[in-house]
Amino acid sequence: MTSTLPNDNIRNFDDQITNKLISEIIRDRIKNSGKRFSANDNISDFINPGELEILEKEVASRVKDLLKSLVIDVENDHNTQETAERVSKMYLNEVFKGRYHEQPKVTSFPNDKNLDEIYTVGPISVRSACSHHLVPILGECWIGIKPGNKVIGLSKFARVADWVFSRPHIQEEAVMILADEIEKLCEPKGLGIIVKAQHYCMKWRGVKEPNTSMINSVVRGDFRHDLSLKQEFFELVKQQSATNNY
Ligand SMILES: Nc1nc2c(ncn2[C@@H]2O[C@H](COP(=O)(O)OP(=O)(O)OP(=O)(O)O)[C@@H](O)[C@H]2O)c(=O)[nH]1
Repeated sequence: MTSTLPNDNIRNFDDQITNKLISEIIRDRIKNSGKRFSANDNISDFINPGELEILEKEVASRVKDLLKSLVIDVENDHNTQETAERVSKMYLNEVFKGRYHEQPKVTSFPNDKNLDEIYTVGPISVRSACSHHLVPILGECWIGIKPGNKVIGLSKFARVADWVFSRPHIQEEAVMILADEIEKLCEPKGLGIIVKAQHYCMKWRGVKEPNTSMINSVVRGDFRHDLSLKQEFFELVKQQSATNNY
């Protein structure tokens, strides 16, 4: 598709040669490498320095078109004059930052004392959006670890969870993706994750159920094979949910 957008800023140097939008250039790179670019995939490896700013302008232009199609007077309505730019910035750098930005830096340390007791971290805030309607999924998650040879700082579980959840998701897949990332980072002997969240596509619209939540979990390694360890994980999380403040 040739660019029909009014703002030349949304093109970069490559685009001047190929006459492609920056989103098309990025999409082509991903396709050429045979990778996926589903809503819950991170595509930061395919975005060069400076291109996110150009993409932000392209998305803003599209959001402006959406507002116009919704017959909102973006020229004269003082409340919506910069809405397109705000929404674009919010998607790319805030609520969906886990698609466009690299994983936060996580340092791992050797498990020098060979700790092999399990520990749990939580509640960690879950802020996501459903892939179907792009409305919020809000909740909490708990992570349980039986360490292997590596440990990571406690805060890093929250940072990685925030990065993973900040994408459009379905909850079932979000939990699996978070488990994959944590396994890569600290190679635990056992891993458990529980997520409890409310879906605004069920709360704000659709069936409009105000209090329904979804709880799901994933258990891997020793947590999967050893029933008593799995029970200990669920028991620790139950205690953690009951005692939030000290
Ligand atoms: N399994 C699962 N379903 C989800 C999740 N988030 C949202 N949904 C549901 O996915 C469905 C979206 O697909 P459709 O049924 O085609 O959407 P819809 O016709 O707008 O459905 P309604 O919400 O019933 O109005 C809805 O039922 C949502 O409640 C999730 O994380 N997991």
